[in-house]
Amino acid sequence: MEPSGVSNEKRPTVDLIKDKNGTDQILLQNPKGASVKISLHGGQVISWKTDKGDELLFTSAKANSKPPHPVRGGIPICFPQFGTRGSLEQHGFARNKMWLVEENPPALPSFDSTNKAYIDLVLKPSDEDTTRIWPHCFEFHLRVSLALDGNLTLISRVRNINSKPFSFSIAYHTYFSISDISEVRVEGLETLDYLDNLFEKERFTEQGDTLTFESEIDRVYLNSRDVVAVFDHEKKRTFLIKKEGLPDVVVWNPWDKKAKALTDLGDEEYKHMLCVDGAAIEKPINLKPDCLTMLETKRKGLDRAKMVPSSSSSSQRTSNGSLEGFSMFLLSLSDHLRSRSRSFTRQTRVTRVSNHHAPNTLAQLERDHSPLQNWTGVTCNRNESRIIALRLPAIGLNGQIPPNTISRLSALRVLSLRSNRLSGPFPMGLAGLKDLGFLYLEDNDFSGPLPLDFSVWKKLVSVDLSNNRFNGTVPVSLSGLKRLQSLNLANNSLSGVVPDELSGLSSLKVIDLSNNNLHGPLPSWLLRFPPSSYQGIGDDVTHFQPPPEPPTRKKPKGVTKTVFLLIVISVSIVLLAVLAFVFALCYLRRKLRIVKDHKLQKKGGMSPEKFDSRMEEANNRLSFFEGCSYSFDLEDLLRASAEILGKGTFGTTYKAVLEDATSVAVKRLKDFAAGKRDFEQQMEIIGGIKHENVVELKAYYYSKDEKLMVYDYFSSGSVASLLHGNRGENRVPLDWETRMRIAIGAAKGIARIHKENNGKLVHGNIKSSNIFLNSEREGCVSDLGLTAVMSALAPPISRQAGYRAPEVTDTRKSSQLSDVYSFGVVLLELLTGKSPFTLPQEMRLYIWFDGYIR
Ligand SMILES: O=P(O)(O)OC[C@H]1O[C@@H](O)[C@H](O)[C@@H](O)[C@@H]1O
Repeated sequence: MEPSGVSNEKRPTVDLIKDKNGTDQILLQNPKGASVKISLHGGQVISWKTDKGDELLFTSAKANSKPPHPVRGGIPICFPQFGTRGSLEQHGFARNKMWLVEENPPALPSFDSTNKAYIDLVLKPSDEDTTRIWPHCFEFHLRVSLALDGNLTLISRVRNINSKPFSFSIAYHTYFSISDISEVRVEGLETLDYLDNLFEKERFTEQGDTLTFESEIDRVYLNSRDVVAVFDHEKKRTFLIKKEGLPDVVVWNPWDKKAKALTDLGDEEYKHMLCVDGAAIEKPINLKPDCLTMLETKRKGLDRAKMVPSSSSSSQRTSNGSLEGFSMFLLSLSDHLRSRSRSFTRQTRVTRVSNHHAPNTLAQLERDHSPLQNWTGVTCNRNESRIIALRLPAIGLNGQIPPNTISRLSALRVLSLRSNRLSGPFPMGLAGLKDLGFLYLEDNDFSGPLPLDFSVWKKLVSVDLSNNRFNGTVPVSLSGLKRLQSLNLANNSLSGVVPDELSGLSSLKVIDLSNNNLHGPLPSWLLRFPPSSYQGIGDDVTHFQPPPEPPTRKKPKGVTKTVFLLIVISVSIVLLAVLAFVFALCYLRRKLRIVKDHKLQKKGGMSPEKFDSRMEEANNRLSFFEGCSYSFDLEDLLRASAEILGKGTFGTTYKAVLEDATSVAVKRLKDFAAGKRDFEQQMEIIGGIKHENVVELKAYYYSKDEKLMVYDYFSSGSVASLLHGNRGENRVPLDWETRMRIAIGAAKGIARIHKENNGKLVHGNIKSSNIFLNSEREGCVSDLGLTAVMSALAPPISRQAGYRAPEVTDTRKSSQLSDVYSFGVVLLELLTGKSPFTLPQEMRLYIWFDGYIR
């Protein structure tokens, strides 16, 4: 029987065509009119269109398609090397070579050719150049096939025709065409480890329950499951990637700066592309003589039915943000599924029979991902009888979770209700969700004690309950969660001690208990985690474990502590000398520029009248500084989903993600002392500093109850997190060059700050968590100038104690000299990799003396 919509006459077609450069291309068309174009140059798929003519792959308008340039777009095949992980050119040579159409490919018995348009290509090392750089005899057979339903499959078979084994890496570097990178999310990579090419291929663990994009990304996710999905909210399209034999997943988007540097990519084109696809990179594939390995990826582009409000669209939020609509939805959905499941019993039986004959066919993939699977926020099991994941982050839900709603979703494995305004006690209905593996309730307003008995959730892998108001003790029963890898209870009001029993959490890789009312002693098992995980706990700071040593700083055997100390002190003298030199240089440059600055001030500075009128106008509005490209207002900011980045001396800093996906850092000041006028004048001073090593203040807000400061958000985190953050067992410490760049950049930034306000501005809060990396990976200083408008400095909590000059601790008044002291501590921190609390007192005093001698 012909599938519906296909007339008897229509058959899949395969045609040889030529592009404008005369390069041979193959055009595949299925009977419904969907098409795929493959260039023999690179064996690269360069177009994949739906039967409605929509292009699913991105190709740059500036792509250079003349051999031997790889085409920027489509599906380049990176073989036999990925990136620069080897001696070959970036991404290997396969994408630059001419492939041949293969008349008699090796048999592929599992391939069902019914109604498929397909072509076989082959790459053999035909030229001397290739064999010289990669001396292995191989054949790369590629079958590209387009199915009736528009599925695109690439089957790669690499044969070793040599007498010696060889190994290779491979990646399909698929450029998916997307509406806007900020509208897209990727699922299927949660909790995985990844190698970050932006951080020298260091290994990190994905903490989010979904991957969204707000800056450059260049990662290799390791050992992912076989299906990864790219959701495009704007186009209402989902790409499903199903892979076999390819454990890793490449994710790449160059973002604006890198895009500008690429000659074959338009400046703005990065917004409309996302590279995601299967790969084998971390563990290259070993191929024995005369063996053939088969690697397969299938891609499907689905248009989605929208049934649940999208997390990124305010217009589709649940009414009034209440839980009414939400619970109605859940109830009707679970009823709907129950009735479906009855009819599915029959259907599943039929399915099983056909599966038996054709395992792993595209039909199976389709069943796995039918439209029900693609309701935003909802993922179902294979036969669509149960909901296994519910993700409704940041959609403005408030109030308590009504009973008998989520608890009915008894097959739930992932529950993410993070960044809403849910309140009330911990939802006890969750106790019935025995399969729960991932629980994300962070950034809500839950209160009361945590459940006593966590042992009901034996399958928990990741729990994030941070930024709520939970109180009571840390439940001992958590210790029974043998699969638990990540536990975040930070920023609650938990009290008591950290139970020693949690040492039994053998799989735990990440923990954060910071900013609670917990007290010491710190159990020894906790010390294997970075100090930030238990910041604010511990009444005995000597328990803090020093972070790993920098790479080249292995203490030679036999070197005594004193000698070691002397070495460190001498190096710090050198660094301080560098600092002094930089200060001197900046001072000289300042002298030279002073006239220019005066002119600028005249031109850009505000008259008192203008200043007043602007202040008047700015009542209850955000005041943006000149040149700021942000276009949100206070309401947008208050509506944004917020995540606490840290609680500091002067208040709490949040990451706010606005509805247009812009991320900003917002500082909410506490213990504010100055009046409105003083505050605004101070903001004008701070906001007037435009320097590559000073984090620019973009906007501020003043009202009786709320004082906010808005900055750019730095996704790579602070220098403190780079130095001490937990990055897995194989973490490589920050390299020396970056440490130097951080030090020099921060020094320049501080020197610039000290120039401001007639040379009187004090930073007042220099510490590694207030230094970030700018685009040149230089130190960039933040959180400045607040001492003038805040109440007298509070007694130091352990975090600030190490950075404050002795006289500041006593007088509670900071100065430019005390900034120099704090910066000296940062230098020592960069130099030793130790947090200031663990630095010997003698070292810190040395900086103090140095500060005064100068
Ligand atoms: O410009 P190319 O060679 O096509 O590579 C694009 C990108 O591909 C990514 O996979 C690499 O990790 C990046 O480093 C690289 O910039």
